[in-house]
Amino acid sequence: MKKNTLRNHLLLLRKNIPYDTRIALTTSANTNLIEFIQTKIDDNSLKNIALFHSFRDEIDTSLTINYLLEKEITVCLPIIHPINHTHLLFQSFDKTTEMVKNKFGILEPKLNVNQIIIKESIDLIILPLTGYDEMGNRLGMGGGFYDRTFEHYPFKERLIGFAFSIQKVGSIPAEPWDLKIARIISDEP
Ligand SMILES: Nc1nc2c(c(=O)[nH]1)N(C=O)[C@@H](CNc1ccc(C(=O)N[C@@H](CCC(=O)O)C(=O)O)cc1)CN2
Ligand SMILES: Nc1ncnc2c1ncn2[C@@H]1O[C@H](COP(=O)(O)OP(=O)(O)OP(=O)(O)O)[C@@H](O)[C@H]1O
Repeated sequence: MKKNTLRNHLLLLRKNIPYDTRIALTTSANTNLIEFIQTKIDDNSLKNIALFHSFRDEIDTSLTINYLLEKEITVCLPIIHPINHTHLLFQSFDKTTEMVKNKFGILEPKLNVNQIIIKESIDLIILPLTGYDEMGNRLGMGGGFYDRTFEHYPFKERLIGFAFSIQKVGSIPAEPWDLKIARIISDEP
């Protein structure tokens, strides 16, 4: 199946999750993500974690974001690079951060150079996705933002996908530039 066809199919599948099921799956997935993060906190190696501010029918990350803020771990959110428009920057976020809509209508922290966190200093990067497979291939929104931003990233083991398990497919047609994720966290145990 072509990438765009597969993406549209998976977006529709995600959109059609009934409300009650969505709540249950979101709770399980966030619990799994928090447990995963806890195993890393125990060895004291976590300071900065990048998440994403969910939009449309993406799995809601706010339970995990709130947990991290309570634990005083720095939450970093992606912003579309103000100069290099095809790349992402990451900026710290808390309850006081002023948010603005980017060109896709996704809320992102208002640019503040003092709050930019360089990607090499981020200990875990939680990526949004529309589809994934067991080989670690990821299908995003089609913008190539994560692909480009992490193309030469030396710490690929820090890249973790976060999604509903219904977004899993047998295989994602991978192209040369596609970024692989080290693992996926979903509602499945
Ligand atoms: N929550 C969240 N934030 C994120 C991402 C994401 O996937 N999720 N991104 C991950 O990279 C970046 C934004 N990437 C995006 C790429 C395309 C579309 C989008 O809606 N595209 C249109 C079609 C393209 C167009 O506008 O011409 C569409 O699907 O209707 C949205 C976000 C940065 N922030
Ligand atoms: N490293 C790169 N260098 C140049 N172009 C790239 C690179 N990565 C991706 N692209 C371009 O970006 C476009 C979108 O790629 P793709 O459909 O794989 O995005 P995606 O992984 O779904 O999106 P995202 O990472 O934003 O969630 C492709 O047309 C591709 O040409």
